Amino acid sequence: MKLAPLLAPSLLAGDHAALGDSAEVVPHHGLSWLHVDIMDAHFVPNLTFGPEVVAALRRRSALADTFFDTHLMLDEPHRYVEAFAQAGSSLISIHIEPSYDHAGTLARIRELGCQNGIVLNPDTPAEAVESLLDQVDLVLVMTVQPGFGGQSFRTSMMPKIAQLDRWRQERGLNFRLEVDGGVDLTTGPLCREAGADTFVAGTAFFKATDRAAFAAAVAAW
Ligand SMILES: O=C(CO)[C@H](O)[C@H](O)COP(=O)(O)O
Repeated sequence: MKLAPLLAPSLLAGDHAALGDSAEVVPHHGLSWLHVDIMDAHFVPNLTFGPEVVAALRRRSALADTFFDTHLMLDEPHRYVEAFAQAGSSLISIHIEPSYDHAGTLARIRELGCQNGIVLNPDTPAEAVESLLDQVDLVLVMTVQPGFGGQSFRTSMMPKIAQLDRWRQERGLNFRLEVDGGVDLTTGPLCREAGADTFVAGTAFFKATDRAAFAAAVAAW
């Protein structure tokens, strides 16, 4: 069964001097997911938010029901999953590329009461996460090299998305298949066609002249 399309606006493209107000745009538009990018200046060449920021957002009453989709771009994510779970993350996704106990960390995220996700950089093949697919709630395919918003979408990621979707169907799995990076009204439908159901959009959503129209368009994919 094909999951309904879900839009997850990326806070990275919001106003960093008013993060709470930017995050509240999500429930304001009737959306449920907020994508929060956590960068450590090691795994990616940029720095963003720590768990205190996530906790402060979570304390906002308007965000009480918002699903915090927390993407850890960290060299040592296993050291931080407790902190982000305690901060109020709903889902914590970790990258496959660094060396640590991936399966153990995914299991720990669930023990902490969160959903878990595994993430692949553009150069990482689908096979790298194949053995973990029955242990995850979400697979995130990066459609840009992670680190910065506003980059050009990589169409070359479509076969990888299609392969993950094929395995999902063949094995009767029900993880969400998310894409992130350069997703807009032109590139998003290509991802949908390939099998994605969850769409992170930073620039295309926050800089849209009509955010409601953007959200409505994604809901119709
Ligand atoms: O993970 C990310 C960057 O590493 C961001 O979520 C992504 O870049 C979204 O931004 P945009 O939609 O502007 O490409």
